[in-house]
Amino acid sequence: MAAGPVWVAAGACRRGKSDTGLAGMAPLAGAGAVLAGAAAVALLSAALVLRELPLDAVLQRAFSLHKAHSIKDMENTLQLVRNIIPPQTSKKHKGQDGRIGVIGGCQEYTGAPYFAAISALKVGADLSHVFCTREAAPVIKSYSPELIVHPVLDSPGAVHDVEEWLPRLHALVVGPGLGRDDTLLENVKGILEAAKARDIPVVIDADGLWLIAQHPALIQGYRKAVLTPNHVEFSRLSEAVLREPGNGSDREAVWRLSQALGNVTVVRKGEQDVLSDGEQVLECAQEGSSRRCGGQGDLLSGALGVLVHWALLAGPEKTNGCSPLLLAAVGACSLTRQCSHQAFQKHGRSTTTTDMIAEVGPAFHRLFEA
Ligand SMILES: NC(=O)C1=CN([C@@H]2O[C@H](COP(=O)(O)OP(=O)(O)OC[C@H]3O[C@@H](n4cnc5c(N)ncnc54)[C@H](O)[C@@H]3O)[C@@H](O)[C@H]2O)[C@@H](O)CC1
Ligand SMILES: Nc1ncnc2c1ncn2[C@@H]1O[C@H](COP(=O)(O)OP(=O)(O)OP(=O)(O)O)[C@@H](O)[C@H]1O
Ligand SMILES: [Mg+2]
Repeated sequence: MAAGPVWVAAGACRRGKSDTGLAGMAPLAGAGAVLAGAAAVALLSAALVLRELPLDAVLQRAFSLHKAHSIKDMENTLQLVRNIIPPQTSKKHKGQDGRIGVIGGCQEYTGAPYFAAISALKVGADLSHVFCTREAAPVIKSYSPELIVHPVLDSPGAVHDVEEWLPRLHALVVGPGLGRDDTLLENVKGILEAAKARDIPVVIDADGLWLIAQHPALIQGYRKAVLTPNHVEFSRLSEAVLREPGNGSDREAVWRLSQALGNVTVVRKGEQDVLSDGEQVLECAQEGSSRRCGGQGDLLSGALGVLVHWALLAGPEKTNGCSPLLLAAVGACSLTRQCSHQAFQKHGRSTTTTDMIAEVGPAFHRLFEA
């Protein structure tokens, strides 16, 4: 079995170690950035640390060093996520900042694909498509003219119909509101194969994860896949892949699942989000809210679709050697929790995901642009 996980401070993504044995990071530029970083630290808190040590030693060391390094690491995390955000210029054409496809939407669930698709647009994608069932399409279309909705997911030629669009898409978000109908799941299998054949990054969430739990080989070793399980979905995946219940709150469990899937990136959502690519383990403890309404994971998956595209586009010089998918996931997790935090401050117990989506712009600015 491979050596234990490398526990990486959220801001210390680079592989390799500084003299303290902690992964180092590119210093911030200038006082302004330090101030911004300090302000951002108030927003971002993440756990840290790491090097190649036995797990218990790493954990023990992490918490002893936590205070000393966390501020620096936080600043670096923020800077890394900022690095991957494409500048807005008059030189770009429509679509260049992202064309995202959401695969999901059925009779029971029409909100989830809407939440994911509109969140992608709100984060900064130029075009957002939803590929859903025929009967879900008019419902989702009625939610927003911003979305391009294709009523094809239950058609006889569903795979072909979606495949025709793949050359024009930068990333797929598979699963929000998909449901568990066998025919739909069979179609999604074909869509995933077609996406992999074109090296398109895929975020897999919700009932897409139900499919993966049945057929892990679908994404085995596909390092452009990110899974975003909640507590229940994590247990299902862990049971299916590792034959163990998978204590979702155990960071090693996330690392082990990622390893077992061939370094697919795993984001286990929860009180703290735990993220791993099978080599590094990151944690996002960005302050969110105590509101647990449905749809927040859909917001995360849509945001993640855009950030994955941007991170891959940015290249290693911008990501400082950190896994682009891990970095995108830190950004999406932080953003989702910040939206929840801001919306809860305004709406309290009555907060809905719609309220959170309204906060994407201000939260994004606060975290990544201020
Ligand atoms: N408005 C909508 O259209 C929504 C549709 N959704 C879709 O609904 C489908 C099923 O998603 P679910 O998340 O309900 O299904 P899951 O199978 O993931 O969860 C089943 C149930 O487990 C429970 N659960 C969740 N987190 C838990 C935790 N931390 N500890 C203990 N129990 C927990 C919840 O009651 C949940 O309904 C997905 O396709 C999803 O995208 C959801 O995203 C919510 C919003
Ligand atoms: N106990 C918690 N405290 C704070 N934030 C949490 C907690 N549990 C989950 N979150 C956050 O809520 C968001 C959604 O996580 P959740 O586990 O609800 O996903 P989900 O069940 O897939 O949501 P959805 O209803 O969209 O399917 C994530 O940003 C996650 O970090
Ligand atoms: Mg979900």
